[in-house]
Amino acid sequence: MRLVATDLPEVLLIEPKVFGDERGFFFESWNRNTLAGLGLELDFVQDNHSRSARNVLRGLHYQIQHPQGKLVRVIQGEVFDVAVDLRRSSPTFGRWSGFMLSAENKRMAWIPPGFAHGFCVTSNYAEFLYKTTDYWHPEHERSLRWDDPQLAIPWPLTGEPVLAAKDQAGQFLADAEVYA
Ligand SMILES: Cc1cn([C@H]2C[C@H](O)[C@@H](COP(=O)(O)OP(=O)(O)O[C@H]3O[C@H](C)C(=O)[C@H](O)[C@H]3O)O2)c(=O)[nH]c1=O
Repeated sequence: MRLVATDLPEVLLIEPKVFGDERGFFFESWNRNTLAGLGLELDFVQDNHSRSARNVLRGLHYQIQHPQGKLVRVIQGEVFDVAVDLRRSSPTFGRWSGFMLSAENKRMAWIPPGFAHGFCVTSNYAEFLYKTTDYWHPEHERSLRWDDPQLAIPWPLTGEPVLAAKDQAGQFLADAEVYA
């Protein structure tokens, strides 16, 4: 596994070592010791799996209590994945980083607690897997507006985004509850 920096110091891309042969490929998508050896001591309590069609945009989500760290990857299709720093004390507060994750590039992203997370689908369909460091607490879930002009995220959509009601009613950063 190799770490790749993003525009936000704590948000990291992880490139697994892929073993290919005449049968196909194999790679370890998570190994606690390997990542700890790279400085990422991670323990997860939940595994999630979602499937979305093109232009579906899920996010930008975070839990104001029980913030979740997320190790995310795509096993079918492609997404533009985004993390937004919501830690008011951080020098990168309010900044975002975006990257393409796909079944083809096999890249994973580590998004620490303290960040909002979302993605839009840039293939016909995408299957999205992610591990979280804390449990889902719907009562603490918040949604940051995907189209907040203060963030100005250039989502690579080919049409209107397909959004859940909660994401149509997301909060602007200026009004959102954020972390200390
Ligand atoms: C997140 C979650 C949801 N659910 C149930 C609740 C709903 O009945 C259904 C769909 O949930 P939701 O619309 O919140 O799913 P997403 O919009 O994909 O939410 C996720 O989207 C972005 C990308 C994230 O990073 C978060 O992990 C998460 O908020 O699954 C559960 O049972 N457990 C869970 O952990």
